[in-house]
Amino acid sequence: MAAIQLKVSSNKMDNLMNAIKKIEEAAKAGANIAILPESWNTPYGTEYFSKYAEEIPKGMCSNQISIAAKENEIFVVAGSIPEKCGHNIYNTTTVWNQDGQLVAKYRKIHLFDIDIPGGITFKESDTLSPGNEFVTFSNGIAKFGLGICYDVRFTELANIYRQKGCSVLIYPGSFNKTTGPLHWELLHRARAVDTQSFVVGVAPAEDIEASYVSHAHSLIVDPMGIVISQAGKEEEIIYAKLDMEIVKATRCQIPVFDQRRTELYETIQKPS
Ligand SMILES: O=C(O)CCC(=O)C(=O)O
Repeated sequence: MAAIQLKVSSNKMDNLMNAIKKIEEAAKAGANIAILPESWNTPYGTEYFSKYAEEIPKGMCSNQISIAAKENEIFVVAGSIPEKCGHNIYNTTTVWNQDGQLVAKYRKIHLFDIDIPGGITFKESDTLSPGNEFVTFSNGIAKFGLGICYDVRFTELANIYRQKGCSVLIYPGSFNKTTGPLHWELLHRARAVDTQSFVVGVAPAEDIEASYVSHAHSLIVDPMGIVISQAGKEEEIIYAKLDMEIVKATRCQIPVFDQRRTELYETIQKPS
């Protein structure tokens, strides 16, 4: 697996060409699946989303990524781009198989609306609409669950994917300089330990000139919570071989999923 920490500029065509070049590089290095970051065709920011939005799969980015997947015979999880659909814009991930077919489309469920005075204020819901569906896909080796960035904070979503039989959770994301240093690695490791799955976070490279500066540090975490591969701040591809036996062994050795006392949780949650 290759996680592509892409350098994102304000030029959509440059971003697309760069993504295609990196997908080719990942395939040549032997990866069977390549993952792009959140917001890879546009700088991240509510002021950009509508300008860079495209219909899926009609738009140029979908078209070109589909060709890249097919030509390089590689699964591509195409990070996220703003998706235009009627009057709405979504933050959307697409997944393309080795034949260039669209096999999954996930719209970010939990929009990034936070306000940390002196830190960061962001309101995706000013311009984006939330998705309402959990989305999984399989590549013949494992089942994958999809989320985007802020979604990684919600343990419910990750647990639902575990329940659905996923062994790998993928979160294209772009944390910032306030929450990134504190929470980026912690949250991905937490979801890995919660669900006993591989967890992958893929971010744009740091660009200190951008209006929103990505924390970067894309990472791949194993089901025990060990960070098995991590990028720095620059553009970089990180690789890891995901051994599904580790998922099996972790779930067998620490069988928390079977030990849940759901009858108690349900009783406690019920209003009296
Ligand atoms: O949760 C965070 O701190 C950052 C989330 C974010 O940047 C996003 O959802 O795009």
